[in-house]
Amino acid sequence: MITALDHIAIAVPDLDEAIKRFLEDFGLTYKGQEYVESQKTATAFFPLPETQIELVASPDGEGPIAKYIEKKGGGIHHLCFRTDDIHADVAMLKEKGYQFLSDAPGPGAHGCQVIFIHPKSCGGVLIELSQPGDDHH
Ligand SMILES: CC[C@@H](C(=O)O)C(=O)SCCNC(=O)CCNC(=O)[C@H](O)C(C)(C)COP(=O)(O)OP(=O)(O)OC[C@H]1O[C@@H](n2cnc3c(N)ncnc32)[C@H](O)[C@@H]1OP(=O)(O)O
Ligand SMILES: [Co+2]
Repeated sequence: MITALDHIAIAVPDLDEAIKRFLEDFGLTYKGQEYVESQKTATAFFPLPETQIELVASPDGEGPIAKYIEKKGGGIHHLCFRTDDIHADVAMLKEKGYQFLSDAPGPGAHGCQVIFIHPKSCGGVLIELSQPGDDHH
């Protein structure tokens, strides 16, 4: 079951500059950075009541964010729904015809298991499903 809008991700060419903007200009609370090797993506999270803004960058110029930045320069990249049973939701959505970008969920930020639906099968929006790990608070 989908339980929350977990985050909205913005692809940024310069992570430190974008962190400064949300921290200093907008005064948001900064939760910290994490590099997710499996996605070749650096993340920075800013929790807001009920959801978070996730900055995603490509420090090595590799992975999906590098291609997105190259083409678009940056922008709103994906929406992420939190789920309490990712395997059941993937099966349910596959049954309805949604095309997933991998066969099974893999590691995301904060020890979550994540999987993506292709934007072509979802009205042009990249959707991530994320199930928190056991150590999530
Ligand atoms: C850090 C962990 C995790 C977390 O815990 O939160 C993350 O958030 S990881 C974030 C980075 N990881 C991903 O995005 C993984 C899933 N994405 C992909 O596999 C690819 O980016 C993609 C969606 C399959 C696109 O890759 P590719 O096909 O190689 O790129 P193209 O540029 O050729 O795009 C094809 C087509 O899709 C459109 N597109 C691409 N990105 C997006 C997007 N973010 N939102 C909407 N649409 C997108 C693109 O415009 C192309 O369309 P056409 O031009 O009409 O063909
Ligand atoms: Co994400």
